[in-house]
Amino acid sequence: MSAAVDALRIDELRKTFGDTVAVDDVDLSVPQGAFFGLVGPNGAGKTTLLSMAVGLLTPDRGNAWVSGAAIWPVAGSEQAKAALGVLPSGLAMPPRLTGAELLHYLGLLRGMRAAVVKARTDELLDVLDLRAAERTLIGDYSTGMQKKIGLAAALLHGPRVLVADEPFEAVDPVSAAVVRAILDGFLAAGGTVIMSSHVMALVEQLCDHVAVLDHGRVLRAGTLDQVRAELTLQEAFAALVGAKPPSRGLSWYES
Ligand SMILES: Nc1ncnc2c1ncn2[C@@H]1O[C@H](COP(=O)(O)OP(=O)(O)OP(=O)(O)O)[C@@H](O)[C@H]1O
Repeated sequence: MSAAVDALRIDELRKTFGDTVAVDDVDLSVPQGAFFGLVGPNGAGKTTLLSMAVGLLTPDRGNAWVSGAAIWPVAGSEQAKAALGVLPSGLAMPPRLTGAELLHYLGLLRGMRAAVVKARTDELLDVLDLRAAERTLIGDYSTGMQKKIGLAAALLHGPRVLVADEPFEAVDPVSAAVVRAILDGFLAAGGTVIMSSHVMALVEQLCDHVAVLDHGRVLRAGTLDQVRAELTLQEAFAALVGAKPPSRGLSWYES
């Protein structure tokens, strides 16, 4: 029954695209209350793994649970959907709605009372500094604004587990501090955050648990200290994935 105690548990999830094994029988456990960082080189399989973990992508095989509620093989149970907030990568949001309209419709689709949706929408727009863009269509949002309204959409229904693909990407420093404050409050209230990131310093600063993924496999996972093992996370990451600095620059810039 250990599935019931983990915020996210993944058992042997696998996904192939043609000849590419994007996720290679991955096992992963994220304890309740953790700030979990998923790191790995480009193409390591992070987005594919997280997409399967939240029910957005069908695995070839394997199981996943959110707070003990099955995501796979029982795709997207109501209990799992209620527990989960998702900020996916490559957000595809309705471009002809304003941010407030998006939150309004998402809230109603989730069965929330209109008054609660309105109050939370107002608070989210204020806190995320999107009030000035109240009449702006999402299609006209900047990349960072889209990320912020995506986070608002992920948190509107009060999930206990937030899965966020690069939540700080394209977000300005002031907004990044706001996002951090929101995540801190979410964690303090007993929530669990699972985020992917390429910024090792950020992961090292924020996360208490980390997994390093490469070629679809978990190379190391555990607490931050277990994973970095006396090194900086950047050094541990480079050692684990076997990264070498390029031996030369571009030939046409060399004298
Ligand atoms: N829809 C798809 N069709 C074909 N191949 C795919 C598809 N999605 C992902 N892949 C492949 O699966 C592998 C893992 O991709 P994925 O996007 O999960 O990596 P990632 O770790 O998120 O990368 P990045 O850090 O660059 O965002 C890559 O080889 C990628 O080309």
